[in-house]
Amino acid sequence: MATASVQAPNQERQRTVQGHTILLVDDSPTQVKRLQHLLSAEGYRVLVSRDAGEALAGMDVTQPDLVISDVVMPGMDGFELCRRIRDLKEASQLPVILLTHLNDPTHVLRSLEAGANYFISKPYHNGILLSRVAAALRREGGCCVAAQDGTVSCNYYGNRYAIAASKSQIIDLLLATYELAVEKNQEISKTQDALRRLNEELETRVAKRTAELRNTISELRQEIADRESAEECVRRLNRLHSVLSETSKAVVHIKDRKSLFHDFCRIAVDHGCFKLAWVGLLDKAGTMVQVAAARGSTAYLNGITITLDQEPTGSGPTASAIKNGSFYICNDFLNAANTAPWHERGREYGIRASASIALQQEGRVIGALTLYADKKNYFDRPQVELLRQMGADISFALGNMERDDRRLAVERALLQETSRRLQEREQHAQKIEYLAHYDPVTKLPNRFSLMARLAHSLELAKRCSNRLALIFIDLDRFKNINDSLGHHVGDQLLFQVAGRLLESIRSADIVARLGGDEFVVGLPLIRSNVSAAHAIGKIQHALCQSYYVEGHELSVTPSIGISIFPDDGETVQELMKNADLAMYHAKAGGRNNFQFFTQEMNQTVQERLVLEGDLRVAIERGEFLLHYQPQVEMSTGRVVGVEALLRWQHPVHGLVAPDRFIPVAEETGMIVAIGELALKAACRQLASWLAEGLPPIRVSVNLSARQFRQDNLPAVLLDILRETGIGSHLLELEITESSAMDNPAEAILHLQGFREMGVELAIDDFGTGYSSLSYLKLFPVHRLKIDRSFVKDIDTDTDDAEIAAATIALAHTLGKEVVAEGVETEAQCRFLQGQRCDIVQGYYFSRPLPPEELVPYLRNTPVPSPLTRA
Ligand SMILES: Nc1nc2c(ncn2[C@@H]2O[C@H](COP(=O)(O)O[C@H]3[C@@H](O)[C@H](n4cnc5c(=O)[nH]c(N)nc54)O[C@@H]3COP(=O)(O)O)[C@@H](O)[C@H]2O)c(=O)[nH]1
Repeated sequence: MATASVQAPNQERQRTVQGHTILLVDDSPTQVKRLQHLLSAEGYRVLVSRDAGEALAGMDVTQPDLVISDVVMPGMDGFELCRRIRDLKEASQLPVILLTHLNDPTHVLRSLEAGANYFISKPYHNGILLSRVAAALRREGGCCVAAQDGTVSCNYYGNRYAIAASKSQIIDLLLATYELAVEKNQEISKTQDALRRLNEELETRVAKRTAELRNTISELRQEIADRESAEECVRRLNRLHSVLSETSKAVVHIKDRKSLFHDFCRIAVDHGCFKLAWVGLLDKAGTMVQVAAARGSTAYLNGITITLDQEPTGSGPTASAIKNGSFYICNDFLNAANTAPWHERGREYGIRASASIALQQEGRVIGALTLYADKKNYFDRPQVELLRQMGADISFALGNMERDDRRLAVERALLQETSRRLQEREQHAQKIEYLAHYDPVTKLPNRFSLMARLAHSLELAKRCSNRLALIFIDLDRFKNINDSLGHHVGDQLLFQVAGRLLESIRSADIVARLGGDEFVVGLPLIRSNVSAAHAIGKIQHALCQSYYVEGHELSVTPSIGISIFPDDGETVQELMKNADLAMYHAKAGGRNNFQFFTQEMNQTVQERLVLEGDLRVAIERGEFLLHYQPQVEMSTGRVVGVEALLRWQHPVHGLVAPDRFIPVAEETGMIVAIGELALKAACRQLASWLAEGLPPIRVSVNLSARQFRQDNLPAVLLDILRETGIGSHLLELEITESSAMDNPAEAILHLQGFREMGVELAIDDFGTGYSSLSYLKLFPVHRLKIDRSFVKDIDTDTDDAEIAAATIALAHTLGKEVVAEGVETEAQCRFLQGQRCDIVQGYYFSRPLPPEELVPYLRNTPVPSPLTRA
């Protein structure tokens, strides 16, 4: 076979499409559509005929350049059409391509027989079909051309083949090839059929499975819905139980209607999850429902009107429940006709269903409880049951409350009556009690009460070894006032006397009226008989002032008798009797005076009062003077100081020793003025000695406890130092150990202040008190003065000797000097010297001397022998 060159199919087609018309003959619209689309896209004009006869009849009109026809068609088939075209005069050369299925090899033979130019098996390849179309339009006899020498030249996709085989060989080969192709095609068809069947089966299965899945899904959906509904049901039931349990509790413990309604609404909303719950009560006229309590979306109720008339506002759920005395359920709130007046606000607040239950109190409908839910059809049977139960609970509680109220009212009335009677009885009893213990005229305790109180005070006095003074007071000539001005004036006078007595005494004291014009005052806790005398002085003074009663100026004087426990009696009766006796003595002695029960006591107290009076005068007149006792330094025998000791030059009694008047001055407070006088006098004296040319010595001045505590003492001291001009180091202040230890912390502060002024300090009477060592070391003093009671027997009593020795050692350890006072003998002096005592003072060296004698003493007296030897 000869080889032929073939042009590229695309270029080849390009040349042939211009102006060519192709007639498609096929009864299958699908095949036509596909081919038409393929050929039009290549630029061919495509005509279509569904029927071979019709195509043949219109051939002279359509004048196609090429016919492509299906083989199997109703009526005329493709072979017949091809045969008839070949019989046409003008179109006998018209190229015809037949499309056949590769399922029957006879189709090839019949195509050749009918004169078809090409046959193309279905399904065809687009490229092959277009290439055949182009070849047919160029009127080529296919890819094969018969040569002159009888061979066939075949141009197959650019390669030329020269085939010398005979036609029969070629047709045999064609048939063999076709058979093979048919066989393959049949296999493919079978495979396709099998595939289709499998596909169909698969589709059936998928459809079945899909249907099954759809069923399952819908079942699952149903199950979920069922479960959700069951869960919602459980939730609601739980809420119901919670509501019921809470309402039961509320019914038990709530005692008033307001709280009950509020609590039920609260429980419904908080535990029942209702949107809103409210209690409406009928007004007095029974025509309107008024909100009594609400919880939840309470704004829904703002300005709401619910009536019980025939108006639309009178036929809603609440009104209906009240009217029928039962309950009313509205499960479609927004669409129900009778809720029309509230549709708008219902929509605004998300209300979809409501339920109301009438509230009854002892069989009378008083209002309704209404609950709102945010779901349509919310109120099912259990909810309604809940509502009914809540209504029943409220009604039950209201009934109880009413009964309780009635019972309480009765009880209250009874209680009030009982309490009034009790009060009356108590007031009566108090009055009796008062009259039993108090005097109605003066309001003071009476005799009975007095005896009881005195017994108690006496008991305490005995237990604490205290004294107790009993003062009997009788008003002089009171009888005259009573007789002349009447009892009512006398009573008022007695009342005023009682007031003055109360003002004159301390709170712990006792005042009572015995009867008539007799009063008794009891003074527990008195320190001395003199203290009693002072109290009496105050009483006398108070009672002697004028009284004003009903326009009369009256004056009375008291006659007073005093008895003192333990001196004048051991019992209250004894003390009363003796005070009474003393009072008679006072009256007998000329009235307006007082008498102690015993004569000695009278004398002592009188003397004491005289002394106090004299002391006052002495301060005014300056009757005090100072004596000075030298203080000798043991190491040198030199007089290093003097102690200023106070004396009182009494105009009658001569020189009075301080022991006699200083305690009185202390008690009365006069010591402050006296002490200041002494301080000034001592400093002035020293200034005068210094001025006379005496060598500087220290002057010691005693400070009393009261003086030491005086806040202005530092200022007084500064004034004196400034006035006298003496160096502060030349002044020594002596405070007793007991006044330092009375309040050690305060004492330290005071001493510190003096020390800062440069004044020297000494603790006097050391050893007689109870100095705490811890405080002692904190006291900023320069010296300790061993009390003379320890010095007295220092050379004979080992205890005293040891105390003195220990005191000296202790003082030295603390960096302080020691002054021994009351040194009377050489032996005492030697002992103290042996113990390294720093300074000595006593009669052995000199008695306290008046200032004029001290100067010669200082100038002329030799150093005593023990000290010279030292
Ligand atoms: N607050 C004030 N108290 C003062 C003042 N002046 C004195 N007093 C206190 O009075 C108490 C008695 O004093 P007085 O009678 O003067 O006795 C003093 C000495 O005379 C006495 N003394 C001195 N040496 C001896 C002696 O050898 N033997 C002996 N039997 N007595 C002697 O001791 C008194 C001094 O005591 P004291 O003050 O403790 O150093 C007396 O407690 C004075 O404190 C005053 O101005 N203010």
